[in-house]
Amino acid sequence: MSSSDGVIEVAHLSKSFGAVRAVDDLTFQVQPGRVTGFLGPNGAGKTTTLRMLLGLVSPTSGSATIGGKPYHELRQPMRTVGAALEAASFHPGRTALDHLRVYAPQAGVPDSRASEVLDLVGLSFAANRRVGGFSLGMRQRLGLATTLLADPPVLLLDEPANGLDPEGIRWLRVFLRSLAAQGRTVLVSSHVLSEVEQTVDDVIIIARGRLVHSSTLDALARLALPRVRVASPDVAGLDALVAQAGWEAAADASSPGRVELLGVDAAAVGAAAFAARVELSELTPHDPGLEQTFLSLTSPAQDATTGGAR
Ligand SMILES: Nc1ncnc2c1ncn2[C@@H]1O[C@H](COP(=O)(O)OP(=O)(O)OP(=O)(O)O)[C@@H](O)[C@H]1O
Repeated sequence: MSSSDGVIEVAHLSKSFGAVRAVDDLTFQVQPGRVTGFLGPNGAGKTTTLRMLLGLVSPTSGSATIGGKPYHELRQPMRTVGAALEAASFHPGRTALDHLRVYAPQAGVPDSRASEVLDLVGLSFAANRRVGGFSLGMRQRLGLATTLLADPPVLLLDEPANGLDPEGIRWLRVFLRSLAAQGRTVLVSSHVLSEVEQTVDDVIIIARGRLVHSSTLDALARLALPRVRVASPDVAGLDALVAQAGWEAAADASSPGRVELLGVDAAAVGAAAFAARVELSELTPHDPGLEQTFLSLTSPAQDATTGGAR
């Protein structure tokens, strides 16, 4: 395997459906060995992007490749990428095992692989039950089992946590992390950050078809740290205070006599300023939290691309 084999690359990808620009000049990369969250509100363009990666929808412009190739040029597609799109439909009269056996020849694997993958997703107990009677969570697991038939290095999962109960979500988290730990590329879409926040290493956030943020989860979490905005007429005094206390200032929000401090408590700043006899003209705490940060990144008011830090 070459190092680019599991890399997903989307470059200047756009798709219009009539007047609707579903995906708009989208560029990002997804790396192997990591779980990447593909996030955005309803209608942001996540499913359309995944469908373009899978060759189910043709781009208006730009490219979407897996291991350097568009889907239709992959020599063994099912051995390269496993995909579970949201609207996975199963023949209701088939048992779980039969469903997988139908796909086994396409995946180029023996029938015996069907029970192996059912076991992997914890669905062996329902192997001989008809899919028509499955809960949404059981369907999700069966969809996941289908993606794993040919043991592909790349997985594209559209809203895999949808319909899972808290125990199921916990199970999914451990399972996806183990797939990434085996060196696979795992791309998971969701419209809620909190659903995947404990699962993902990296985040790609889109809104209205455009990229609004791409970074590690840690870098996103830093944007969400509590902040205190501090201003003083005593510019030198404020600088000395910040330096002496060792507080970290947000690089993007500082100007002479004005600073935004990361991860500190407003009361502690007030006390230190008082002790150092530095007059303050502003002391405003702000604690956005991760979910709020996500919401403000994807809100219509916010259209600038941020991040890119790794
Ligand atoms: N086949 C289609 N024909 C017309 N419009 C479409 C089609 N597919 C998607 N769209 C539109 O493109 C936009 C993006 O839709 P998409 O399903 O990709 O978003 P999404 O991020 O996956 O949303 P959700 O979280 O609701 O699944 C929406 O405005 C949608 O109505």
